[in-house]
Amino acid sequence: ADVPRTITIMNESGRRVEIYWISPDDGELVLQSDPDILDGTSLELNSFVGHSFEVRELPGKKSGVCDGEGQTCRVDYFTVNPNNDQIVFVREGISVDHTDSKIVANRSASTVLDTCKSAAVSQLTAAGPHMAPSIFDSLGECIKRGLAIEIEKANEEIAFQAEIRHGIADLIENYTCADMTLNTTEAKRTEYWEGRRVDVMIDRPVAKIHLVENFLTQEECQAVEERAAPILHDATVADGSGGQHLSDARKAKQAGIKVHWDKEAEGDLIASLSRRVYDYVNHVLPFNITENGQEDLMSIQYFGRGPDDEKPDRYMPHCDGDCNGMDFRTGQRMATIVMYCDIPEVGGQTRFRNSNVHIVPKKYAATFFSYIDPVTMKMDSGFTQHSGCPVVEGEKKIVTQWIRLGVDDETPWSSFNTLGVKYTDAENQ
Ligand SMILES: O=C(O)CCC(=O)C(=O)O
Ligand SMILES: [Fe+2]
Repeated sequence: ADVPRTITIMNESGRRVEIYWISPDDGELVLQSDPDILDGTSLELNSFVGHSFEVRELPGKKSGVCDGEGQTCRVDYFTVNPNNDQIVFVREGISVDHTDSKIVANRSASTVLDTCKSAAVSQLTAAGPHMAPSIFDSLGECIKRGLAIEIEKANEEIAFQAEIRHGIADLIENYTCADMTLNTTEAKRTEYWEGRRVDVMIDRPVAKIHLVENFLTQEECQAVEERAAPILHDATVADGSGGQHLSDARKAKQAGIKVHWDKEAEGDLIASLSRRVYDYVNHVLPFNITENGQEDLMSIQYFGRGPDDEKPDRYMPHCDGDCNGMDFRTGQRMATIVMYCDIPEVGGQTRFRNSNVHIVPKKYAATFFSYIDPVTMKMDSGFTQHSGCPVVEGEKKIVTQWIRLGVDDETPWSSFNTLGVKYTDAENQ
């Protein structure tokens, strides 16, 4: 598939230039720059990895000719590579200098290395070879310090960008929830799991978001709803000291559904649904999760009371487990599956505002997300923060499974402190 890249073209040539895309089929040149790129200006080009371009000098307005040999117009070429932050400088003489994130990183590493190396060489010359061991030590220290400064600069920039992005996400939350023309985000990639279509929305080591079609059946939804009906109650929020209280952050009804594993063999609908949940988790994550010690399934139901309702049923932005970018703590949540049984007429989208992933619920589909890097065991830093948008019209009924790592029959989920674990169910403890 075509991998898109945006390329910045900076004209520093002292001449006016134009850019042509070179068609790989017949070499035909297709003009990309209109108007021409004046000296000292730039152009953003939306292209794809592997596409090639020609940079062409334009004749002077007054002279009517180019500056090349025999007044020919000089050209140079570049091809889009897979790296990020590609900048094509058009230098004097129409020679192209193509830089990207890798080249820039290499250059700053080389600068550090060169500085440290020349210091070491002059020390060695002054002090003589018997000092080599200690000079090597200080060379190592010098490189370490230099690279640490570069990494810190990059991290500071990332943190700054994240802060801005989170601010924007917060600001537009209500608009995006209210925008009924906003469709489900387009998938980065589509896969299949046991015959079901899986749209991969975000695929980072530490944060994954999948939309799985036909994850459960109408019969399974009905089985959950029947069990939920007599025990449905107001949802509560963990208060951080082991207690539960009502909160505007989460307005909905819920009921914990225990799975009768002893009936799995005879085809119990809820047990087979729950088994599918763990199968999917194990399909994505390398943890061999079992049902032992896990939280119950949770039926969550939102009721729409029309557009004039000032406190509609909703689930304000939150993370299901830790999302502070820190180390995973044993027994905590690290993945979630939200399964959609009943779809509201208006509202109720699942929104991952920091990832710009918007999901309009689809009957019997499921949103899977994980928030742990299985290699580093670090937690997500906010990409999987999500909300259930206000339900305005109709009913939204979902089944959620929060999945923990490090629980078993002896140390079930309830034996781990609920500090930082939001939105569980007091009735179930
Ligand atoms: O209602 C939704 O779409 C989101 C539900 C949710 O955040 C959860 O169950 O943890
Ligand atoms: Fe959640």
